Amino acid sequence: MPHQKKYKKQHKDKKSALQILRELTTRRDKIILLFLFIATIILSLIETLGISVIMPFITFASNPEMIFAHQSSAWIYNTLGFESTLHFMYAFSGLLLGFYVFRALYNAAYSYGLSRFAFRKFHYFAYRLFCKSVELSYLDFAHKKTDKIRQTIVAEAQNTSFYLQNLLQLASEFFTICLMYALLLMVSWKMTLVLTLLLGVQVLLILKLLSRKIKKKGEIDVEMSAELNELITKTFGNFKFIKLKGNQDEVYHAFEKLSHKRTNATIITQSLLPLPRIILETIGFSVLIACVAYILFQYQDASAVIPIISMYALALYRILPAVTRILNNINMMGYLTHSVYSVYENLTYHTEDEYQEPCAFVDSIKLQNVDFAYVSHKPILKDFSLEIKKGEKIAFVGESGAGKSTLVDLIIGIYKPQKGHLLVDNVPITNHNLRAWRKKIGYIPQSIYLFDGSVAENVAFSSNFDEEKIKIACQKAQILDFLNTHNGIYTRVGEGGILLSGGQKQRIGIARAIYDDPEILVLDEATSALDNQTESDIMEQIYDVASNKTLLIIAHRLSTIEKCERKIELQTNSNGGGGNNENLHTK
Ligand SMILES: Nc1ncnc2c1ncn2[C@@H]1O[C@H](COP(=O)(O)OP(=O)(O)OP(=O)(O)O)[C@@H](O)[C@H]1O
Repeated sequence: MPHQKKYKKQHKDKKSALQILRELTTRRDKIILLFLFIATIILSLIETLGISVIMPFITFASNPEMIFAHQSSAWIYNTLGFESTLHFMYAFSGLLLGFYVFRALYNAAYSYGLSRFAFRKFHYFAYRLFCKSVELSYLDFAHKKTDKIRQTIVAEAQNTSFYLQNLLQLASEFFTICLMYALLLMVSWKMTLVLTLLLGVQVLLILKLLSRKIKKKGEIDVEMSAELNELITKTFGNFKFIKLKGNQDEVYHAFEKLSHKRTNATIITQSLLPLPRIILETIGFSVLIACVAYILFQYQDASAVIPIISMYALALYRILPAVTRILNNINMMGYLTHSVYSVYENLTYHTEDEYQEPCAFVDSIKLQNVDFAYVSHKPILKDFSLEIKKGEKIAFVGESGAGKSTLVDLIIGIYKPQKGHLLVDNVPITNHNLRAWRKKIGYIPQSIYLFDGSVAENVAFSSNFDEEKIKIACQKAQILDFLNTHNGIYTRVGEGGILLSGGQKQRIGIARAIYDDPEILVLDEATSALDNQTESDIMEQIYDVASNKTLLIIAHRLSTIEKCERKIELQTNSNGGGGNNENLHTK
């Protein structure tokens, strides 16, 4: 959230939600919006016509002579040469039926068009947000909350499309009001002026008093939803721990507090949303009644002004709901503004493009005078150089926090040197060949995240896999025998690998890393969860698998790395970070 606030401080003054939407919509979207707007105008006309033709129909049906009393109906009667008023009424009925069928079809098509546009935009925003999140550098990703990312992709992208929907509805209502106003102005401009003043003052007051509050509640809603998501992830991620600690009450309380705050915001918004209608109707009709009462009191006879007043009552009856809906749209848009900013902020977050240029590795990997720090005044590596020959087996050792993982992450292209270079066969690794470089690496981390699916899907990290290759990888990782006592490579692992032991999970992680037969194998404390015997068996296999590969191992247990040709020791410096050239020991 602080990030969000910072963004708003920096950008809110510069760009309105509408300007942001203009940027987020493509040229094609704008053309569709124009068509939808025209369709909206036609809809307003059809709706107005739909209401106004009922009156003459009933009048003519109850009193056919009225057909001749009206100039237009008399003209139609004569021009089309009807033989009797009954024939005229048959034709009128048929026409009216046809019109109402057309109206229904138009309405259905219109709402399909509107939904299609809004939800296609939702799909587009969600998809782009998802891609953008995957494009984040690991450093940026590590500083973001995944629950917030999830909420933006799922909920805020949808809110942004709702914002667009509200905008279109607002345009439609605005047009309806314009039609009504044109009619009223033709009847009496003085009365229309009075009505406009009355309505205008009320609308301004409502917007000033209510809209700001609703907007604020929208912000609370988004904020609380993100925090609730975070709490749910935290709780279920630490399920065992919470049971053991017995602090369920604390979790219940935290949930209750957040949910309560969100619910309160929703209750207030939902109660405030219909308020403009109630206020407008009450004041509008009170003024009308007061006018009639005043005229009666003043002149004892209101018959002269009654027709005009009735006309205004009818107009109020039609205009007020439209004004109310406009106010609702404006308030709803205020409520959703926060999401528009959030979507924009995430979509325009700087990420670097990566390309598919190839990368050859036949000779060596070099780190050349590299600097790297997470926090500027605490360097992890300073002027650091290292050369790794192809096929070398290297161990990285040192105290916890010395920077072993950071160093390996720099070598495998997860982080970029802030100064200096990563060279492969003396060719610098840049955004152009980074992808090809990373593809050469099989990585086994400290903790393996398994998703709820089969072992095969987890090993291949996809639902398209080569069964034979999976079996070979599982065999090499010494997990195949265990799997064969269950459902083979189709054994389910459960969410996060909950159905497996720590050691079994780790072995699936190893199988995953060697599945694509990578040129470089990286183990970051990969066997720390295994018992000594299994670890030694697996390491035996790994050295075997890696006999023609480059092997980089981070390990605390010396037995794990005894077969490495080189050991690089990183020492913690006074800044908390590790190795520079002075305290780097190659043994
Ligand atoms: N994303 C990050 N942002 C900020 N600081 C970080 C980040 N990742 C690691 N650090 C810090 O950098 C230092 C080096 O961390 P690193 O994980 O490289 O150490 P390590 O030697 O691999 O430790 P261990 O053996 O415990 O895994 C630590 O002080 C750590 O707190």
